[in-house]
Amino acid sequence: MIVRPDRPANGGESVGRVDGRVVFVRGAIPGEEVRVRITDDRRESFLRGEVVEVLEPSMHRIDQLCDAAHHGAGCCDLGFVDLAHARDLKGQVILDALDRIGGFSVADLDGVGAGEVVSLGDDGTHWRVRTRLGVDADGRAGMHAFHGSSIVTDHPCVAPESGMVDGLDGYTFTPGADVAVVADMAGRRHITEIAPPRVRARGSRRGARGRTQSARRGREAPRAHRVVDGEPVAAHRVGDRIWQIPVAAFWQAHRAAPSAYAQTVIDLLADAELPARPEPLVAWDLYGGAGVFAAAMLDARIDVLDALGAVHVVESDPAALAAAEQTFADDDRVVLHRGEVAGVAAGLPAPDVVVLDPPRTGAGAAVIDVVADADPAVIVHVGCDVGRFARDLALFAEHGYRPRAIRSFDAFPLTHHVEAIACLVPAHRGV
Ligand SMILES: C[S@@+](CC[C@H](N)C(=O)[O-])C[C@H]1O[C@@H](n2cnc3c(N)ncnc32)[C@H](O)[C@@H]1O
Repeated sequence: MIVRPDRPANGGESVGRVDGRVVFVRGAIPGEEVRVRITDDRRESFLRGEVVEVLEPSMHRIDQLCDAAHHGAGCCDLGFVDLAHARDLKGQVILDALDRIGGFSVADLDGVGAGEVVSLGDDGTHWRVRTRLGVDADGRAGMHAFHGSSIVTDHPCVAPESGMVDGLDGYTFTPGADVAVVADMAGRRHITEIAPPRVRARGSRRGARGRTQSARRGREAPRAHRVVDGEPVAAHRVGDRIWQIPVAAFWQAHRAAPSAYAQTVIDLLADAELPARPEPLVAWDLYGGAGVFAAAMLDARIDVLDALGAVHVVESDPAALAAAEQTFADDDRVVLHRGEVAGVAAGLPAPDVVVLDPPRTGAGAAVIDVVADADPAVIVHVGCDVGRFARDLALFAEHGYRPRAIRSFDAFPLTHHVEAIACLVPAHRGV
């Protein structure tokens, strides 16, 4: 069918209407006229499709910059849109999510800065210092295809730092494994193979639900790691501190992201008004990873944090906490807690400041109830999924916390992903 989408959707598609029916189109830019092949018509209310021909191109359309995406990989899904326009589209997606999912009105967001997405200083290519590849049946590493489970080899993605994925075809990996590739702060490459997830016997008598649970447990079970090149840990610098992060553990993908986010957290806190109290301040760094935000708060030279006495870092990954332990070995103001945020946070000393940086799934109601019940004077919420970010902000709003500032970063250029950081303050305190 022929469609002229008129707005961007969260997830990189563009949205149009044909005969009153909504159509999500992959590979189109709002405003273009495109011929679309329908790929999913299972629902009454909307269709999904992908562009097979551009009939009237947007002035923002460029040749796909990523060879892997050009050959079907799911990586750089907006690599055919000029960078500045892609940022505008992501800004629109954020505003749209805050309206539709978050329930925030234009007046709520006046002066908050929600729709502006800032570049992290790259040209869209070679910004990534950490990447995960899949391995095909012949033991060759490559990007996962957008459709199906195949692996796109011979066509590298344009996001990894220059040289980071060169020569990988000289290695034979274990079919079905993941391969973590990292460029450390000195540009050295480290490769760790993560063994394939354990697959349990098919055809069990436990029914579909039992099989789904069993498959999930297989995916979540610990997987063996094998160092293929370099070291098992890679050094990354933020400010004056250096972290030794396991190659297969979490670290922000964009070279400039940890410093930019840490600085943003501090800038947002610098404007906060904390009620004066005699005891030292308490901060929580939830989903803290190796403690980058904890360090930023401790190292910040801002009046608001002058009296910071303790930062409680809560994190479930022991590898990230081991890195944090090394970094904060001589600093007894940092208290590390291993466990799930929902369970651990309720037992922590009452905070003045909470920073939370959940994974893509968002924080959710249980965690937000705990945070809001602890009554911090300021919350900084970091989100890497626009929809979940908007939903979490709505949950905070139910507890009386309103966004005072939102900063967004093009931390995953050429893709639809975007990072947003909100500063929330309690309307119930009249701040
Ligand atoms: C987006 S990362 C943020 C890490 C850190 N703030 C940083 O910037 O490096 C989310 C972190 O939350 C951890 N995590 C995920 N679910 C968790 C949970 N339920 N409880 C505690 N930590 C969790 C992950 O291991 C990961 O380190």
